[in-house]
Amino acid sequence: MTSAIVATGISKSFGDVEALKALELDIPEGAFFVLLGPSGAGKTTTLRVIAGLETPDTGTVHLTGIDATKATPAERDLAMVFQSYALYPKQTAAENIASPLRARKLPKSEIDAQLKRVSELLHIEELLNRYPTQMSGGQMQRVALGRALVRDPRAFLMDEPLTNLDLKLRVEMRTELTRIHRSLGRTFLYVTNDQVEAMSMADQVAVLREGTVQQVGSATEIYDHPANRWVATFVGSPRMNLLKCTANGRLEGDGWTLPNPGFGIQGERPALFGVRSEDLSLDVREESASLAGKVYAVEPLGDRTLVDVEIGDQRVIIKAAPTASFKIGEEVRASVDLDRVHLFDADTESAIARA
Ligand SMILES: Nc1ncnc2c1ncn2[C@@H]1O[C@H](COP(=O)(O)OP(=O)(O)OP(=O)(O)O)[C@@H](O)[C@H]1O
Repeated sequence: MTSAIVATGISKSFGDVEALKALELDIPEGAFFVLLGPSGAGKTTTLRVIAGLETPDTGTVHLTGIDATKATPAERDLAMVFQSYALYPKQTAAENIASPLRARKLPKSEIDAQLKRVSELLHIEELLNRYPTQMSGGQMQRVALGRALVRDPRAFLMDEPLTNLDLKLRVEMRTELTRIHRSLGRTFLYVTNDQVEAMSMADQVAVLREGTVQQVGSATEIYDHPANRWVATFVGSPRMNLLKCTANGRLEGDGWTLPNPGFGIQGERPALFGVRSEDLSLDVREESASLAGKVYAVEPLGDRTLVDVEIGDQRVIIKAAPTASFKIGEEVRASVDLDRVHLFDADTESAIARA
């Protein structure tokens, strides 16, 4: 498959701050590719380097196979959408959207045709004559997107474009964006620190931490097979449970023992046992592998109840049915779905593969 964007060995420092450290990215043509990471991970810097707004200290950027490291932003032919809408206040939605086309001095018929295409795509036909002050945040956001979409660039770079919206609009816009991506067939590089947003829209996610890529994969791959402890606990809510253990033929922790479900261990080594709260169950069937503990806290959340259970000197969170009723201090057993558990090396924190 052709790559739309390849970043190789990108480093970038601002004074003492190393924002990017030998960053590597390979974004396939036509992908909805999400850069996910916490605040300060280097997401915006990565976009700016790719867009040509920032010069990397080392490394190269290739766009559809061509070295663009020294190209100007205009030569790169990428459209950027920012978190702030940055609409011209004295222009209507239609004028805002058409501004890149007017700048290129396209004939009016062409501008009208583009405007029609984009406003249909974004469902904003009825907003075209309104000024920014007459629109909601979500409407302005769509107009700002429209202004990027009329350009038909090589790829779209989007930096947290939904951050200012309320939850309902965000959810709506996620659906819209995936629909638009599909209908345009263009490469989207999308930055967010919101894992739900990343998971719901991306074909591929790159998880970024302190200027380096930790893992690249589909949302499911990253959720089900996190490459290391950091990714495992960054992705997923509640966080993945981690219990210290000694691993060999069995996994032994403080007050618990489970069979080793096939992790490749030579000899005996300290490790971290990881299990997501939905892969533990308080409906224990007799023969299943289980952990014994004591209820520490119960948090009913409407659609589910989170039960916090003390196991030895550590705690785990277990997802239970909304109707579940447990008393604090109650002795419980949690069965473990051994097909879905994880093991991380205690020193390197990398995931240990199954043999
Ligand atoms: N122009 C700059 N001058 C100095 N430091 C900067 C500059 N731009 C970014 N940084 C620093 O580089 C690091 C990465 O910043 P960046 O904005 O890329 O992170 P981010 O992942 O986009 O974060 P956020 O989600 O908060 O926007 C941060 O420590 C930031 O403070």
